[in-house]
Amino acid sequence: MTLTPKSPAPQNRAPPKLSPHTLPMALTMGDAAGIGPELALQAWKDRFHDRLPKFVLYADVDMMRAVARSAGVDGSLIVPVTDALAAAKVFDDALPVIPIPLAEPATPGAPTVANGPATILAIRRAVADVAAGRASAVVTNPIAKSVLYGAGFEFPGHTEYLGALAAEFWPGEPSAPVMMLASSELRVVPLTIHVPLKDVPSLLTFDKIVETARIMAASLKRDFGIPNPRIAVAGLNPHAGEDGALGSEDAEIIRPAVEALRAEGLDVTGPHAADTMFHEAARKTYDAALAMYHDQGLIPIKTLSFDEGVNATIGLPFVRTSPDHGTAFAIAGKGLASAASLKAALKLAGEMSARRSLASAS
Ligand SMILES: NC(=O)C1=CN([C@@H]2O[C@H](COP(=O)(O)OP(=O)(O)OC[C@H]3O[C@@H](n4cnc5c(N)ncnc54)[C@H](O)[C@@H]3O)[C@@H](O)[C@H]2O)C=CC1
Ligand SMILES: NCC(=O)COP(=O)(O)O
Repeated sequence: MTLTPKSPAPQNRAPPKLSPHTLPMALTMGDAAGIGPELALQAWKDRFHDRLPKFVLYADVDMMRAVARSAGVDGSLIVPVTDALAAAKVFDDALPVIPIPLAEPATPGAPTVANGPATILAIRRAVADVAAGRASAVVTNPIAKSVLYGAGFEFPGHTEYLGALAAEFWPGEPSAPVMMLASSELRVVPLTIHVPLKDVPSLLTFDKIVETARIMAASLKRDFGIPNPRIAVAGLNPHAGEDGALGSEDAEIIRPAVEALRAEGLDVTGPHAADTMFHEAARKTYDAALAMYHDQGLIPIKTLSFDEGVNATIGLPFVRTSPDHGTAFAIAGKGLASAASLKAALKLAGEMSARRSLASAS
């Protein structure tokens, strides 16, 4: 079963009344029992100090008022709005919320399957508003995958769900969602994402590597403003296979893909031994790394930049970013969670949107 509560696809994609620079970001609540709601409030509180772009939150209003009160913020500063466009006008004075009612009250740290559909609806509504020109980009708070699977969610995570929403709301436009983790230290793309490690070798193909590296190169130019991006591709096996002695995938799949990409004129190198490609000097030799599996790429960036890492979905017809961390149920509601990664996600979404709108205007 695919949980896609139906709201109509936008009928009218007339140009928005406000320029993309003044449209709010569409920020989802994530799992209501996780740290997303308190991070959204914290980001709003710090909006001027941290020069954050305006955003509208897709969340349960009563839940947000409870979160506000427990943080010592007047609940009346949580203001329901029916339209994301109206949100930009109230953002300076109050936190605008597009109401997404929960099925039951949320308890921090105790997620429920019953609230799964609201978590999913928040994502869908945010994407629909970007498609309708009412918001400039989607920024998501963390979801607990296992909770949503229990609610019938059929996608491994946001990345794949956003790909399906892109196909629905931008029919006919190219869409191939690719996960990129980005910080000032490192940008890295995991080729395979939420799959068991034992399945990784069979999922590595020449075509997947070539397609993913092309999407990376295009995004590094379009979204990050790097005219001639350099991409370093990791090997799969220790020492990138040690000339075949430690595995065949590096020589038989990854190297031919790198050679094909280079023949296209892209600045792609590899396969590199993964254990030595993330140290400081090595990182200076490329603009983004392509890792073969989730932890190969996410361990280095979360170790280097847990506080400011951002997860961006590239290859979509719209901008989406997210903090690099998860729901952190153990600390939810305790006032311990850092909003730094969410703030970085809001800022990066603003920069990516600005670059895209500049490129489409020229
Ligand atoms: N974009 C998304 O929706 C993501 C969702 N997840 C989900 O989150 C759930 C929990 O995953 P975990 O592996 O436990 O990762 P996690 O990131 O939620 O927690 C890992 C550790 O970091 C701490 N932590 C996380 N965010 C923090 C913050 N903002 N400030 C201070 N400390 C923080 C936690 O307390 C915990 O000790 C899983 O269900 C997973 O699917 C995980 C990563 C991304
Ligand atoms: N480990 C990264 C992660 O879980 C984020 O996935 P997604 O929900 O953004 O697809």
